[in-house]
This record gives sequence, structure tokens and C-alpha cells, in this order.
Amino acid sequence: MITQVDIVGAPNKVIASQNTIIETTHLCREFGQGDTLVKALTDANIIIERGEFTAIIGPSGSGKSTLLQLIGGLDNPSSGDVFLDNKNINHMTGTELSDFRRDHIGFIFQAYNLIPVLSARENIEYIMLLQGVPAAERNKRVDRLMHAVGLEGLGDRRPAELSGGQQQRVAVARAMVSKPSIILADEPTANLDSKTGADLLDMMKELNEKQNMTFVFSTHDPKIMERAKRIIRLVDGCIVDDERRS
Ligand SMILES: Nc1ncnc2c1ncn2[C@@H]1O[C@H](COP(=O)(O)OP(=O)(O)OP(=O)(O)O)[C@@H](O)[C@H]1O
Repeated sequence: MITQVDIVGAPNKVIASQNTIIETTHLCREFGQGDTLVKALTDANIIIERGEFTAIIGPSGSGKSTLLQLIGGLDNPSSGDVFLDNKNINHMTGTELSDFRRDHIGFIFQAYNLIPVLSARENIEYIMLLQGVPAAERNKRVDRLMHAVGLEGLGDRRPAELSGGQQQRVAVARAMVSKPSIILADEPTANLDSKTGADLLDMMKELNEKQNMTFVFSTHDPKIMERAKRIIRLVDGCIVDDERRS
């Protein structure tokens, strides 16, 4: 049961459920003004429990990416709050937020944001260097993930020498390598052939089930929708449906 103390604008939640990992309260994002005003997200109130496997669906332009960007602290809301692990991320300093993101969130976004001068292997390894993970453990985790996403033999290539789908796989491996508690993924299978997409989803589901990692996807992909335990549907920036499946 969720015991929620709703203090909008408070630095931290007094206590939501121990199991709540993501909470948004009255979250709104507008772009532009006057005649060009776009209400990308309106009054989104969402509670996501640790270990959920959630798909955010809706037509193009309905606000899915906007919601993920706000949850990940990559964009600022026009109003409302985002709490991760009961901490209000909108009240963190820039350094606190970037440390928090590094240690708790893995991002898989459409623009892969790979570092162009680093090889695929180094891109995947990079965050663990920042976290001070020892070399032997880094190598073990990179090898395992490169195998899992089908990138064996391509570790020395830079992003420009990889196809879009291969870059996507590097981005997926990079997001998962530091075992973050939350993975935010914007259309993670969009550029993958159906077998690679299905394999990746199986790997994510395994991490979700074995390590209780929380996944939030935006997607049009029926394969993700089939596997999701919860589906939140957006239309014109508003949540119109929130369905949990057993
Ligand atoms: N930086 C921006 N400036 C102005 N408008 C924006 C900006 N980012 C998003 N929007 C608008 O906000 C609305 C929601 O966009 P968003 O990208 O969140 O939709 P989406 O559901 O993720 O779409 P898609 O499925 O096509 O990726 C759209 O009308 C979009 O044009």
C-alpha cells in the first residue's frame, strides 16, 4: 500500500512508499508562448514502484520523450516535481543531479550520445571509470554485455564506424553496465532488426527480474508492449490510461 504525503515543491518526500522509486506530482512542461504555446505534458501524476517494467505509449507528439527527459532530470518542468528515491531532483544542485544520474540512472535515448573519440568498448566502460570500478571487474562486465548485445568483434570501432543499430546496442550496453536502479529508454528498439530487438528485450527483462532494475520505456514497439507489466498511455500530453498487468 502506498502512503503518500503530498508536499508539492518540498525538497524531499517525507515518506512515500519505501518501494516508490519514481514519483511525479502535477508535472507540466510547456514550450513556446502565445500563439506558439505547446502543452507537451499536463498534470502528470505517476508513481512507479521499484522493479516495475513500464511502457509509456501514445501517438507521435503526445509527450512521451518529454516525460522521460523530465524524469531523468535532463529537462526542467514548467511546474510540478519529480522525486527519485524520494528526493526532489528539481531541488538538487547541478553537481548533485549529475552525480545522482551517474549512479542511479541509465539512459537509452534516440540520439545515442556516444562519445565520438572513444571506441565502442571505451564508451561502455566510461561510466565505470568515473565510478572507480576496478579494471578486472570493468573488463568482465564489458565483455558480458558486448556478447549479450551482439557486439563481439566490434569493440575497437568508434561510433562513426558503426551502423545506427550497432550504435544503439552500444548505448544499451552503456546504460546497463553500471547496474543503475532505473533505466529510462526512449524507443530503445527503434533502429534494431526484430531478432536483435527481441534479444535485447529479453536481456532487459532478465535484469528487471533478477536485479529488480526499474525500466521505463517510451515505445511504439508491440514487442515491448507485450512484455510490459504496466502501460501508461499519453494523448496530447495527458495521461489517459494506466494499466497494470499480472
Ligand atoms: N524543445 C521543444 N520545443 C518546442 N516544442 C517541443 C520541444 N520538445 C517537444 N516539443 C513538442 O512537445 C510535444 C511533445 O513532444 P514529445 O517529443 O515529448 O512527443 P513524443 O510522444 O515523444 O513523440 P514521438 O513519438 O514522435 O517521439 C510535441 O508537440 C513536440 O513538438
